Amino acid sequence: MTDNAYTRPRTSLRSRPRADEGPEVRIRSADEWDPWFATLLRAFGGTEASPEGRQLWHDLAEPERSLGAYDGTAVVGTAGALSLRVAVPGGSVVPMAGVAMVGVLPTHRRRGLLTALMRRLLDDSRERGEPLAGLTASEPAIYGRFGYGLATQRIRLAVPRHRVSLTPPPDSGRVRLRLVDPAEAAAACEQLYAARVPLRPGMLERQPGWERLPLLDPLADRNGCSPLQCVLAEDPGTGLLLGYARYAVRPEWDASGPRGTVEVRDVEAADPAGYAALWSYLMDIDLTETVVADSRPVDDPLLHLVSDARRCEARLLDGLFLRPVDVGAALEARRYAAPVDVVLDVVDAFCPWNTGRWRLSGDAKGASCLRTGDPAELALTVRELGTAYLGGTTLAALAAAGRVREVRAGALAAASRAFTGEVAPWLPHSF
Ligand SMILES: CC(=O)SCCNC(=O)CCNC(=O)[C@H](O)C(C)(C)COP(=O)(O)OP(=O)(O)OC[C@H]1O[C@@H](n2cnc3c(N)ncnc32)[C@H](O)[C@@H]1OP(=O)(O)O
Repeated sequence: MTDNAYTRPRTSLRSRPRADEGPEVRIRSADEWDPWFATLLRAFGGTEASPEGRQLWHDLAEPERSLGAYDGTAVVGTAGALSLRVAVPGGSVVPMAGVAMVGVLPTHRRRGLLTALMRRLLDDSRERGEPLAGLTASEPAIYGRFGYGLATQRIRLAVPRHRVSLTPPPDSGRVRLRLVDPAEAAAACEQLYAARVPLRPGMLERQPGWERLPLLDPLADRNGCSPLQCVLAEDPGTGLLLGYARYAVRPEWDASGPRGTVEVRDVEAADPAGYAALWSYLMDIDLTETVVADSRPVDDPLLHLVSDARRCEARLLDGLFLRPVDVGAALEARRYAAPVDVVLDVVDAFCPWNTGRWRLSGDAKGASCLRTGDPAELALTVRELGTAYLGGTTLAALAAAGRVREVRAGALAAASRAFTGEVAPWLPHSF
């Protein structure tokens, strides 16, 4: 990447990329939402957002973290950061700049505007003391250059329910299922979700207002589906909530009969019985043929409940792209599956304050990561650190691809073991 006024670390609060020409990148004012959002929609092809979706993103976008690239008075580029908190290995929940709403008008592409917006967002994130920045990508090829590595993956499932059976644990038969209004059950579902977050790296602690996201169900976006439905799994004795599933049904008929689809939005459960009971329910809805779930963890227990995982058409997709904004703080924020003591030689071309040697010492109880003059033991870029950070991809796998270099024999296996986790990291939804 070439070093120019767009990419150089920012020194003042306002940044005009070039004195002679080029749009100015600045924080949008609260009353500039309409043209700002219109530019974002246009960058994505120009289709309208539903009024409900528009209102939700208006409310979630943080004006002081929303940037515009202005050509005169016209907004030609957009990007925003959301103040999120992400679960990391060990169960802590760590501040993360959630980079979102990125778009540059077709008239202004490939002139470095995205680069200028990224520069500004990461400088700002550093000033705020956030250890991490993360995003979900329209196209994965865009963000590696800015130091983001693929930290979580998800699978999309399309289960032909008549050809796949479930073998639930015996106690799931006694779970009580109850259809409820999704809005009325939302508070109880959110409570269960909150308890799940620290258990799986990559999940986001719901910030105020974000509880509206899983309920968003505009008529304009239903595309032939029913309104969102919610089923609760409860303990029949105590009434305790064991889990919930939210889904919609898309009815379809042809000459041979009903061929509907169950479109699953989310399924969360506190125990295996509740989880199996919910999936048994979803796979037993009359007049449907297929159960589709767009985002499940790669180690979803469902894969071990079904009679034939091959028929579930699991497709591996990308989830959260992550980059340490501050390598030391990020590596200290998580815990390690095995004791580790390693000197990492890190290159970070976009955020050069991270470049250099770091000694990481840690275990399941805590970690320190400090600058050192000691000789390097593993060499990698910040992108590989982002990829391995949540434990979804091993350092050994990255080394096999030539992306991590072992400088001291033995360092790779030990560090790789320490970085892995018991559960696959997963980001349930994009943002
Ligand atoms: C987190 C999110 O919100 S994801 C959503 C991203 N937005 C979209 O996909 C909407 C449609 N696309 C766009 O608006 C624009 O094309 C953007 C935002 C992707 C890129 O904006 P630009 O201002 O053209 O990017 P910029 O000129 O800074 O390019 C920086 C580098 O990224 C590369 N790049 C830009 N877009 C892409 C792409 N889609 N795929 C691969 N590389 C890309 C450029 O070639 C350039 O490479 P270089 O540094 O080697 O020269």
